[in-house]
Amino acid sequence: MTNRYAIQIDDCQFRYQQNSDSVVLQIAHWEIKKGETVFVYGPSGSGKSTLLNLLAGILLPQRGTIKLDEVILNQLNHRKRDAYRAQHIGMVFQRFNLIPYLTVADNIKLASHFSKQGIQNLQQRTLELMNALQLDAQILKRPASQLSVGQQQRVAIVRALMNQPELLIVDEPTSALDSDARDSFVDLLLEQVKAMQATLIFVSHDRSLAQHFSRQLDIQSFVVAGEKHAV
Ligand SMILES: Nc1ncnc2c1ncn2[C@@H]1O[C@H](COP(=O)(O)OP(=O)(O)OP(=O)(O)O)[C@@H](O)[C@H]1O
Repeated sequence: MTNRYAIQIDDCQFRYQQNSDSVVLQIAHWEIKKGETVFVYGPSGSGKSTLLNLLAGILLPQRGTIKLDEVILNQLNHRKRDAYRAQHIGMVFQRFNLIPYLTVADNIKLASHFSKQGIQNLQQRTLELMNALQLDAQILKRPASQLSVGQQQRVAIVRALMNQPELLIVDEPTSALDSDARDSFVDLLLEQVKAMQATLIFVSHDRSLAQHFSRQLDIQSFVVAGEKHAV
């Protein structure tokens, strides 16, 4: 029987320095079903990006398990974790998603470069996704640095979706957009996630976006009682 969960975290503890007393995240149990869309919120410095990096296998917990579908990510070696990430996870960060001097087309091609099989029908898929995210195909030839912030963020989503990831991790991509642009960005993103039956973990400070998602997570429920973070 296939696993119905995209994410299962158990007894997990993370601190940045091995010997430090300061536990950033403590997660007794958290599970997310496949196809859920999760809105993660919490004050600055409360551990949202840390959670995303743990889910991507970029950071490793000192204790516990982070299981994605059938795989315990933190028990894979470095090379296997990198390969797993390239093949199963799409990521969009707050900034620095695109290489500014490369064209949009070349930035998107990078996704296939990191994938094991390469992407079949690269060109067709690029155009379909660009169309779905309301990007004009004309911009494919332009360097990424010449796009608006909103266009760059949508290109970053196109690139993250190229490999048809089961899990999409998105960190505060809308902060530079006005509220109408934010809503339409999130709508377009959610349409694509649904079409691919992917699971989405989306971090934002903007609580007004939360209504679009199937589930919300207050990251402070993962913060050890008594730990204080700057707001
Ligand atoms: N590389 C690091 N080394 C040591 N401590 C770190 C490191 N990165 C983050 N921290 C600390 O871990 C805590 C959680 O940081 P994190 O970046 O996950 O917060 P966040 O909720 O994503 O914040 P923001 O909303 O401002 O992006 C903070 O106290 C931060 O200072």
